[in-house]
Amino acid sequence: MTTLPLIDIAPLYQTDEAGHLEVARQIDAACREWGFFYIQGHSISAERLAQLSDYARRFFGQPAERKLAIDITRSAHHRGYGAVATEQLDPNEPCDLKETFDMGFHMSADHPQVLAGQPLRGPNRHPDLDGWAELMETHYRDMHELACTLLRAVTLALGIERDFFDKRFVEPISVFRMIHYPPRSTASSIDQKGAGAHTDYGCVTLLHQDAAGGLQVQNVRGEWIDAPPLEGTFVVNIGDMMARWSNDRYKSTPHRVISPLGVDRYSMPFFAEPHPDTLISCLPGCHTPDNPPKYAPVTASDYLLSRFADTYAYRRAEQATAG
Ligand SMILES: O=C(O)CCC(=O)C(=O)O
Ligand SMILES: [Fe+2]
Repeated sequence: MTTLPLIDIAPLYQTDEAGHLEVARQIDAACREWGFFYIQGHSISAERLAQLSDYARRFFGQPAERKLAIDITRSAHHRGYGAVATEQLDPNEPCDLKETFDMGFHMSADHPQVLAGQPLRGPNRHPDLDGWAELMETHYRDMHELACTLLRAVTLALGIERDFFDKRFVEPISVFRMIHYPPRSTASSIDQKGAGAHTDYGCVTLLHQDAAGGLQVQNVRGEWIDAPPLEGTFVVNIGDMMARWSNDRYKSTPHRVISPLGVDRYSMPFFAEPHPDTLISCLPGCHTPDNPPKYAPVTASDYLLSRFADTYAYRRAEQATAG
């Protein structure tokens, strides 16, 4: 059991407008109160998720040198494999006890934006596993569609044009990530977090977690509550860009992962983030004279790059050299 809301989004796939409005109302309430909720009735099949889990085990189960063939710290546009200790989500804690695979919107090496050296643009770097690239590219598109379906409901709640986010999520900088959390089993790792306390950077995150458990969410009283695995659901949470866009009407809530003892944990977040040039500035219905905009407008790519630099030691060093 959990106290986080569980929302059935199946009506968003029907034409009945009242159904859309009711789901929008529930999403709005969950985003204001928690910034976190579960969804069921979505479009991603159990078969797909099982297939992805199988590939995740195969990929992370390989020897380090195979995985490091696509080392993310050697990627200018942030794609590939991140070994344990690449990331430090909470600067006051040791590095996160996890390894990752990151992919994004694929742009070939000869695409004008890639040739122009635009940040975060470039080809995906897939491991050399049969069927992997096709599965991941298909899943990325399907997760993008799911995010757009949810964001369309959000427009109803916020009273903005229905295609507001569709227009801005063209050629997005969304990231699909696979994560493996090794068990906290040795004395040296007993207090190490799988993922330190953090908020997500993007608009909205859709997370599939396996049955191991360990995700925790901070409530308004600052207490950590469990967000346990619920079969067939995604955990959805608001990220900082959406908090900025909505002038904090929607909360970007701190969360963390306590790796289970003795078992591996696998999770797959999709971080939905718009086109890099999108200006994130306070939405029309989200400010009044008594509640003026709290955040200066910023482009999605500038915002994301500044947050990456805080999280990845290797990118901090790069920025210092470049700057
Ligand atoms: O693995 C999880 O359950 C959560 C991961 C997470 O919060 C993140 O990668 O931002
Ligand atoms: Fe997160």
